Amino acid sequence: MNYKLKVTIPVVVCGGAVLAYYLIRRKAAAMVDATTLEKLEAGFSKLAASDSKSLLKKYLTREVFDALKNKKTSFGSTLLDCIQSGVENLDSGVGIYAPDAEAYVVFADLFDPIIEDYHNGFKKTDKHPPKNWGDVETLGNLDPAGEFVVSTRVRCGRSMEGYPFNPCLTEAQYKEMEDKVASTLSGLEGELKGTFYPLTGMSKETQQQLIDDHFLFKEGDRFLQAANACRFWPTGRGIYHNENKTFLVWCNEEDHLRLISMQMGGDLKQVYKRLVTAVNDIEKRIPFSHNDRLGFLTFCPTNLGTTVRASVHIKLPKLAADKAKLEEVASKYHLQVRGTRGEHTEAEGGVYDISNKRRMGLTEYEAVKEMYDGIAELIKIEKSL
Ligand SMILES: Nc1ncnc2c1ncn2[C@@H]1O[C@H](COP(=O)(O)OP(=O)(O)OP(=O)(O)O)[C@@H](O)[C@H]1O
Ligand SMILES: NC(=[NH2+])NCCC[C@H](N)C(=O)O
Repeated sequence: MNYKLKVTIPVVVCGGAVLAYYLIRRKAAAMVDATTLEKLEAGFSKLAASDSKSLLKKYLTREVFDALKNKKTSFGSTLLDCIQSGVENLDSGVGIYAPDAEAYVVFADLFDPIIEDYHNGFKKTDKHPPKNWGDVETLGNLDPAGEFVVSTRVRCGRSMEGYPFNPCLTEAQYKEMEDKVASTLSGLEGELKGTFYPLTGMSKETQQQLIDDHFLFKEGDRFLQAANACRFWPTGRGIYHNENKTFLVWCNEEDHLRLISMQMGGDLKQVYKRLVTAVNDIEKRIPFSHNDRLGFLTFCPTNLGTTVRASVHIKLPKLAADKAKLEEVASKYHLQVRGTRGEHTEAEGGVYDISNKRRMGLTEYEAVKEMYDGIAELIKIEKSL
């Protein structure tokens, strides 16, 4: 054997072994581990045997399950991370969250039909329109006489570029994000000027008062908990509000940011105008995650696109005498009915939270207008009864 061969063979063999080792490691990193697969199978069986009415159950067929069970995002998120909330909470309406933005692509076979069902036929080939707040001056007061509407609120969600969603965030990232949000918001002026209050260190009484007054998110949401979205709580969570509590920002609850404008009565124009001013300002200071097809990115697929939920707290005693009838009429106008304390709660004192249901495939203005027009119809019906 000549010298060249003698050297080349071990190098090739050794190089091959290194390559093989590297490929096996890559495969292992890309593969879903046995424990996760077992949990996935158990979850699938539990869901299949249940009478859950969730969109997750409706669209997680055996075929879709098998096609997705071995996939992972580059953050290491699996199908289990997406579906565990809906598996644990069989009373979910939707039952699925995206642990990171890439999940919307990797697990598209499941997300796409759910998105289409929830957002009134937004197909996988559809593209969400560009942001358009429209002409805010064209909205009015829904109930100038103050007979029906108790209060009005419009919120949107935003994710900060460069950070994954809750289940993938580290404690250090939570702190960093809270610092960024607090310092950015401290630059707001005029009507929006306010203070950031971290949840860490807030007294239980203050927290409960803010929740009871509908200003702050609740604690211990079982849907979010099961989705692994409440790690390191209360670290990184907090609320900013102006003096009158008409402009509020939630930090790191379900989404990185929730921007909220609200006030008593039915003056939607004023509420919406305030939100638009605030978002336009904050957007210049914090870069937000946006996708060409899905619009603004959020943790829950129900909030993608405009992320806008415009709601009223409203009393419609005649129409609501039959709750099923109220739901039926509301859904005719693409509206969603919730209880007084929000999602998954019951109405107290006849006060319902009624809002636009879909947030994708239409502009911000159209989403708000959907609520405006629908509520005007519901009030008309109530008056006629
Ligand atoms: N029009 C409104 N007037 C006063 N409070 C409202 C109004 N709409 C919603 N709220 C209050 O906002 C709080 C949050 O409600 P909820 O969690 O249902 O909705 P959200 O903040 O839009 O987020 P999500 O849809 O993710 O749950 C609750 O206290 C609820 O009562
Ligand atoms: N806050 C939300 N993302 N709401 C929509 C869905 C909430 C919950 N996961 C369910 O399916 O019922």
